Amino acid sequence: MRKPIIAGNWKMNKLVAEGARFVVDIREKVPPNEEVDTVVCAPFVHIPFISEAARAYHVKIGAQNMHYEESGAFTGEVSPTMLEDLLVDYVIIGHSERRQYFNETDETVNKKTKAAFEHNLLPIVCVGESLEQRENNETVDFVSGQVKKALDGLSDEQAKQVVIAYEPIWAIGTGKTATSEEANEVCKHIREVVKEAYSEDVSEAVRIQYGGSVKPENIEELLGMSDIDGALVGGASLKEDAFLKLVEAGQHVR
Ligand SMILES: O=C(CO)COP(=O)(O)O
Repeated sequence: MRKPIIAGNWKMNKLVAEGARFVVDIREKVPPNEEVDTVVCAPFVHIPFISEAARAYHVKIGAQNMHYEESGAFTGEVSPTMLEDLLVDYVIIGHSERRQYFNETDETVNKKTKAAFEHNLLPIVCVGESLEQRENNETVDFVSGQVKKALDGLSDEQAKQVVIAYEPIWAIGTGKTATSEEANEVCKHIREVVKEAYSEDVSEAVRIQYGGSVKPENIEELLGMSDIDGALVGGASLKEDAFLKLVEAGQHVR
């Protein structure tokens, strides 16, 4: 059985004191890691504070991006070594907003995914089609290509630990959710792609999240689907009570 993983992506929100307060407020209510992985993906400036606040609790810490090099002349960037140093557990890679606004490509996504494993970070690799691609029936081909390129060159052991977040771009922040059937269909294809590239064993281990207007009202239905193992959540992860409801749904899903 794959362990559910609920990850909040705060994006560019909250001041440092607000972020720390959020973690302090939720940390005693977060269920044990044996039942569900609960991850808070915060802007870099929050990380030292929330990492400290989460220590010895079941809240895992995630970053929203990183560079693939360990150090060097890359003004404004943060390295995997720096995240490892702050005991970060997860890192979101290839979010559609980074692909769209910050020149993230399949190639850099692949480099970052590999770099994550070299630094004890688990990658949450984001894939997803635009509305135009969906309307042109290109979803499966496009998303399959993104997955293949992102995972290229990983060992079986690494591939098993990757978290893939399927986030249709048209459902992000729009209030439009893919129906659970639509979401599951693509997640199933993603698992097939992993099976072809690796093995059944790997594909059965890899966790696939859905993301795009996930909220307490729709999480149970989404998590009830055969190939959806969790959620990557933007807006609804910013409020303590909503986030805890999502985590609770993850705890009780199977
Ligand atoms: O992009 C997302 C999470 O990474 C989804 O954002 P929303 O949950 O706000 O639609």
